[in-house]
Amino acid sequence: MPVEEFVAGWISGALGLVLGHPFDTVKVRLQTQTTYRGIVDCMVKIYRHESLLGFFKGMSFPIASIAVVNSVLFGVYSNTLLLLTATSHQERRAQPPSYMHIFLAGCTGGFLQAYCLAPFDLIKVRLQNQTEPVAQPGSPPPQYQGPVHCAASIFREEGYRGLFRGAWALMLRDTPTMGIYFITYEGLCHQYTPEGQNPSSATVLVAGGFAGIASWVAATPLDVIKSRMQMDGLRRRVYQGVLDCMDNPMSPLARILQWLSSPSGKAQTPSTLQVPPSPRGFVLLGLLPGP
Ligand SMILES: CN(C)C(=N)NCCC[C@H](N)C(=O)O
Repeated sequence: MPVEEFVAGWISGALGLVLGHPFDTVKVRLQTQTTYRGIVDCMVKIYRHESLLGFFKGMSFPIASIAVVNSVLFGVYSNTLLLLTATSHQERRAQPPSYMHIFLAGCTGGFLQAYCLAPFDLIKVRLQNQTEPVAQPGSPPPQYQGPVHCAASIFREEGYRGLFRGAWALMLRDTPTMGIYFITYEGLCHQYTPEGQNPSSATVLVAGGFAGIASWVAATPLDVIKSRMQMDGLRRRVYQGVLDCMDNPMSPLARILQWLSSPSGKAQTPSTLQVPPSPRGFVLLGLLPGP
């Protein structure tokens, strides 16, 4: 990839991040904290207690890493397509790859991108969740005094693996949804571009926008799990893993699994059913170690 493309990608990615970060902060707070009644309440409270700067907490590491993370995504996507279809980037206009190949290449890009993104995303989420006003003289300092301090604290307290907390949920989120992203993008570009020509800037813009919407609609449930797991373990561990975090003890699935894993093997009526705090009935599936 030429240096100019890398720098252009960095600048455009960083610009998108600055515009989107305030909304991302509200999203992360609503996903992980129970004090807000909704989007507007959350925005008002952040503004009142933390000023405008509160919306931009945790933004520096994503800006610093966006170029590398995007290079991994697009580099892996392009090279996987090359492997699957044996056509170079230039040849692809004349011989478009199948949607199955585009999906598989997108999934591979999303999977590897998530691995690079995981530590940066963890630090972002931890900093976004600090509700202390930014730089108030006299007030107690927040737990993390910046991204480097946050990374060092996690490493000291939880080791190298601590920096990858929530990484599985992130990979589960990004693997299929980046496949969805590329399929939507390529499909729309193909639909609105005359045969043999390159898509216009307007087509690229609209296709990118719709691809982003489609992929985020699919990504949001696992995004909630990811954020909760990233915030887990600050004081004590609540979740044993992705499935445990997804599991709602009152859901029909949890009740069936609890019934299956009850020691006597006997059915319990729903009214007497006690769902243990952890690992909540997934033992029999062999997905988590037993208690
Ligand atoms: C549709 N999906 C899941 C994605 N576009 N994934 C990559 C997002 C990376 C971004 N900094 C974020 O986590 O917000």
